[in-house]
Amino acid sequence: MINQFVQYSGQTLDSVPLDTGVGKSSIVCRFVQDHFDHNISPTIGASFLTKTVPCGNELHKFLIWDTAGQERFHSLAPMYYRGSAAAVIVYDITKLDSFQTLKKWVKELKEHGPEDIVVAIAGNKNDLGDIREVPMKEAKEFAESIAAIFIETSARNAVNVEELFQKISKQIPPLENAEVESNDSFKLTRQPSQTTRRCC
Ligand SMILES: Nc1nc2c(ncn2[C@@H]2O[C@H](COP(=O)(O)OP(=O)(O)OP(=O)(O)O)[C@@H](O)[C@H]2O)c(=O)[nH]1
Repeated sequence: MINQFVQYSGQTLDSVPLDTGVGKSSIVCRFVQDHFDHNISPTIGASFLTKTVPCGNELHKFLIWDTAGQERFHSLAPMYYRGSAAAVIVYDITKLDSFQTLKKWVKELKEHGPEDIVVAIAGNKNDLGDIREVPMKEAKEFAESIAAIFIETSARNAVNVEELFQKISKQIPPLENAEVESNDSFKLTRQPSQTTRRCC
């Protein structure tokens, strides 16, 4: 059995501070390839990656859109989250601004995203705890207030990245009508046309 998941990961909205570099692509790279690149380039448009992981007697297939954090790409975001089962919203624990931006994303998803979308909040760069600006307690309480998954991660040190996706897969029901023909196949219901691959 295969479950299909589409993840969306994003930052940056109009009228909020620009927040690229929180580590969205690094989290995806760590998850898909178990690799970390100190000199990773900013995402242009979006990247699409997949990973299938065993989960008990099942195989869970993640279809991941890694979207750009730069403001000029914000208008593309709905193309990705509208067809998604889950959204991973990443902030940088060393940047309070990025946590404020996250709240704007939550608002946008509630207003314009799929009704039943699973929201996961990832506080990345927790290897930099000595320069932390966002207390874990505050972020956790916010996540609880919106019934979101919460976890702190370090893409650099491979901390809690697998766990993040495991938590998500547990919350997404199987796609009963999925058009799955074999363990290697998958189908997206919505595929945005503007895609740029990088990393992984
Ligand atoms: N210390 C530390 N640095 C990280 C971590 N994750 C990412 N970085 C660094 O943060 C920078 C930005 O990482 P990206 O993964 O490109 O961030 P992004 O959110 O995808 O950025 P955009 O593509 O511009 O939206 C890079 O220099 C990474 O090496 C982490 O867990 N710890």
